[in-house]
Amino acid sequence: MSAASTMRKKIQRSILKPFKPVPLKRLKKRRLLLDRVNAFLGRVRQSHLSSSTAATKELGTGIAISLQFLQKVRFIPIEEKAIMKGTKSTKPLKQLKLSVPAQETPITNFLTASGTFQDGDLLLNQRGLRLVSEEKETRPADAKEVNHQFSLEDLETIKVIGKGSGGVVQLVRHKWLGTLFALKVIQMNIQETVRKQIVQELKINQASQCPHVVVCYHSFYHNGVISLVLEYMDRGSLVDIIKQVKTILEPYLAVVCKQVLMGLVYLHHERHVIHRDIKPSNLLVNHKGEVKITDFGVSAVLQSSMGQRDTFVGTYNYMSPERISGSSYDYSSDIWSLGMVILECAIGRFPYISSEQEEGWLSFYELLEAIVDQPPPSAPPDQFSPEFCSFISACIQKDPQQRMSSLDLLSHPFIKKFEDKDLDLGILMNSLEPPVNFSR
Ligand SMILES: Nc1ncnc2c1ncn2[C@@H]1O[C@H](COP(=O)(O)OP(=O)(O)OP(=O)(O)O)[C@@H](O)[C@H]1O
Repeated sequence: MSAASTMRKKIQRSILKPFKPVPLKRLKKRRLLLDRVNAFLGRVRQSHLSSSTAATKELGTGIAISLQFLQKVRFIPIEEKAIMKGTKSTKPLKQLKLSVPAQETPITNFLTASGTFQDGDLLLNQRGLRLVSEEKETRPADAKEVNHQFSLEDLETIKVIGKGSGGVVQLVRHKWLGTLFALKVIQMNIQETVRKQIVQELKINQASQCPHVVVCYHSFYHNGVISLVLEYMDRGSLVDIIKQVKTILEPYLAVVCKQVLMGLVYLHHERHVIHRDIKPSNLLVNHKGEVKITDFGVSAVLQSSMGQRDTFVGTYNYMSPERISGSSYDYSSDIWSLGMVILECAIGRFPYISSEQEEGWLSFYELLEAIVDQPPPSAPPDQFSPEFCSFISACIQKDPQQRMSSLDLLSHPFIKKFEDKDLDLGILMNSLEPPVNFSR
């Protein structure tokens, strides 16, 4: 069997199977969407694709897909059954992920003679992290090393608490101080784009001074592994909360929202960063009822260059229409994602469902199609207050310019409504099972 026909079969099995025969009009629409998605993903793949050889092949269903694009981009339909059209499932829609194949850059390219990982002004080794440019301004010229008293050897692992596309997250304890941390361990033999994202994450974390952004206390590089010592958020993420409570009531949602907005105001207005991956698993909570934004693995400093802003690796569920369709985007893209997260927490399910079959989840393409072409989801006015409905529609607008900024949303009537009610999110958090049980 030729490579092309194997690939064709593979594609049909993994991607096209979920579709029932669809009317021609819809197919045409879907083709248009695919073209736009291809254009967008093509930019992601820009540095890896050789455009001259990209072949387009007509597949059985009449959908034209760039074969070369599909060979290089791997779709991961987790629990495909649950997302197949017409399949009824009570399970939430799993993250629809797309991974870009590794374009590995030897780690030695970034190592100095002494084994220090260097990327621009960032230096990282067993002793910790240094930003050279900042040192020039703040440190005397003869000061060579930072005296880090914190060492990875002082940490003992309690258990693994999470796994993401970048690596594993462990709960660790400082042997002498007894302090708990979340240790995120990232292998560095990874593709260039991801490496850049990690460096970005380190720089932002290092400089973060916002109570609504997870603190990165220390970072180390040793033998191809980057370790981030993060503030431990002992109630996990919003995913863990939703699993237990199914829905979050409006007053508590307002408290959650306000804190996330404060984090976004910091990122957007002070750090000039688009987070680009606001989703429930990146909003962490602790027993004090604090909500903090984490994971800047895919965020980037807003720069004029389009190429810089289009290196995305992650889930598409919360991604704004302009990003999916490959248009330029800005901070308001995070506002769309926030609106989607908050609406999901309120209604207890991912806001997009198949229009043809109320309870059926959408396939990957149907979801993209729905986000780009359908009217945006909204909060049902018979179940929610006018303030909440208005807040959601101030976030989930197809036209980015119609979305309110993080700063303006902080004064939205929905946030203001509960401000003087003195609601303690900590009480709600402590009434729930913590995601990780450990003996102290
Ligand atoms: N600082 C932390 N405190 C407590 N738990 C954390 C912390 N950071 C991460 N976690 C847990 O570990 C999980 C994995 O985190 P990670 O950032 O590696 O991936 P993710 O955001 O879930 O997925 P992806 O990498 O695809 O974006 C999180 O969902 C969360 O439950």
